[in-house]
Amino acid sequence: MSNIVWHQHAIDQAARGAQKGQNPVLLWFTGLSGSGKSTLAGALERALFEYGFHTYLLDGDNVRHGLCKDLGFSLEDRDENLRRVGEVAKLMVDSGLVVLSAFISPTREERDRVRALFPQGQFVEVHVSTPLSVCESRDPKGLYVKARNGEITNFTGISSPYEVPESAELTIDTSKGDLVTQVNGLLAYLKAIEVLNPPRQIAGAGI
Ligand SMILES: Nc1ncnc2c1ncn2[C@@H]1O[C@H](COP(=O)(O)OS(=O)(=O)O)[C@@H](OP(=O)(O)O)[C@H]1O
Ligand SMILES: Nc1ncnc2c1ncn2[C@@H]1O[C@H](COP(=O)(O)OP(=O)(O)O)[C@@H](O)[C@H]1O
Repeated sequence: MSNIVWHQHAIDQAARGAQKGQNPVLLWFTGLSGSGKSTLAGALERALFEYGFHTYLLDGDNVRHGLCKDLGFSLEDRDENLRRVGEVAKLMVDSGLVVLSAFISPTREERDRVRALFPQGQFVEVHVSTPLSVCESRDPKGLYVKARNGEITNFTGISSPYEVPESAELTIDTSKGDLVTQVNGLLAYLKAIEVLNPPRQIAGAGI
């Protein structure tokens, strides 16, 4: 590493964001399998996209088909999965995007390591706090049944730990309320932290 020198480019993050009329940010959705991370992040991205934001959604299931296809679900592999995703998200934020990510990200240390890559305020942790009992009753992929049967080992919440965030910026339990209200709450938060820059009204968007 000692022979590698950081190259400062002429076009920086602020210039890339300004060109897109937004302040780049990373919205990090964390929670149990089946808690609603992908659904919430997907619905928020759709809303943001329709209102003209430049966005990208990184999703655990998808990233594990390519960038992280060599990794499993041991604690070491999850660490490496999230290290790579954090670095990719940083590059995307640097390119001026509003980035959303949906990963279980089960430990505080892993999430705080990603947070530390960003300046204060640019990493927004969204804890999707839907209780395990609800996630297990939803079981959209049949994974909880397999985990209970012992067909899947190291399954988060059953045979592998999930550490509840202690200082997430936002907490959403998808077993309460409806998706539209939850997305509007997220949009209101983005308005409050001035992601849209310069601020402007978009009819019907609540921002
Ligand atoms: N053992 C085990 N534990 C947890 N999850 C499992 C496991 N095996 C497969 N899956 C499926 O993988 C998805 C989670 O991948 P992530 O990359 O988000 O996990 S992690 O952040 O590295 O812990 C997760 O997707 P979501 O249900 O969308 O969370 C599962 O579908
Ligand atoms: N906001 C929500 N309100 C009600 N049910 C939801 C909501 N989000 C997700 N669900 C239900 O939970 C299931 C799992 O959601 P998903 O987004 O795939 O979770 P995750 O990405 O955390 O595994 C979905 O199939 C859907 O039935």
